[in-house]
Amino acid sequence: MQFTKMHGLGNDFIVVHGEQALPADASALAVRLCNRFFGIGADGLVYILPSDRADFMMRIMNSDGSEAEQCGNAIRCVAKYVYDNGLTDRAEITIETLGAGVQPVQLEAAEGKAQRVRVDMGKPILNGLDVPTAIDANPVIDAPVTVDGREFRFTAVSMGNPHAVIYVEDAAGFDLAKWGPKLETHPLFPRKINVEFATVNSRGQVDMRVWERGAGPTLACGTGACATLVSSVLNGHTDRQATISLAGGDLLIEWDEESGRVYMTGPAAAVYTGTI
Ligand SMILES: N[C@H](CCC[C@H](N)C(=O)O)C(=O)O
Repeated sequence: MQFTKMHGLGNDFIVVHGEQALPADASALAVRLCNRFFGIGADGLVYILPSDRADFMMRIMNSDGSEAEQCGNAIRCVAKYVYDNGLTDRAEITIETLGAGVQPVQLEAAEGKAQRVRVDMGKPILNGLDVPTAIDANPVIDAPVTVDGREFRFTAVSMGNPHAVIYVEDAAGFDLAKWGPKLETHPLFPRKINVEFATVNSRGQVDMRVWERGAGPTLACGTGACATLVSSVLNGHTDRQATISLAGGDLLIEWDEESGRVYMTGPAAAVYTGTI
């Protein structure tokens, strides 16, 4: 099997193109290939497939074998892959995902290689039961969740995949390993959840660290950055456009007031190609 190792701000993926549909063993393959000691090593396994609604279809398996509805860093990698490998000659394409439907994507290219990618991530889903959470409210803002006797307050946002955004004093120093897994699997979240820990530094900049559903601590999370911006607007912390600073780097996120759609702009990189 041919693959390309790619990443968006260090959130890394094994990208496979050429299948006509998701292989039946994609989940088991993701677990085996994403293993950082016995496999290639990655946060996820990404398939580029045909679509009858868009130029391409993206499906993504987390490293634990679960399929995610959407992935911001991966969709930028897919856009870069199809442009750099000549599968399209257009700088404006569409990519379909399970969680957000047909997504317009704009590529900024230089010397035939895509450098930065701007993605229409669609409209956030804010109704608690649709994120999903077990809370019947719309939106779910500053809601309590307690794990091991410690209460956190979260805002729930779906970008096609579920997120809980929690504001803390020092996101960069937060103990993700201690609290992330417990929150990810809390009974309040029927399909588990991605957990973002955020520190607002200004109305235009937020530090964020993430414990991802099905992947654990990653260096960046595109949908998580979108959820953090939406949550920060809902909580009155930031303007509708802000830089979300992750361990792996910065993403520019905008929640357009007129359309209600969220736009994410950031880099994508290819590291090597291989055969396994
Ligand atoms: N672990 C996530 C999928 C990957 C999302 C993240 N890597 C991104 O860039 O959006 C989930 O199960 O919803």
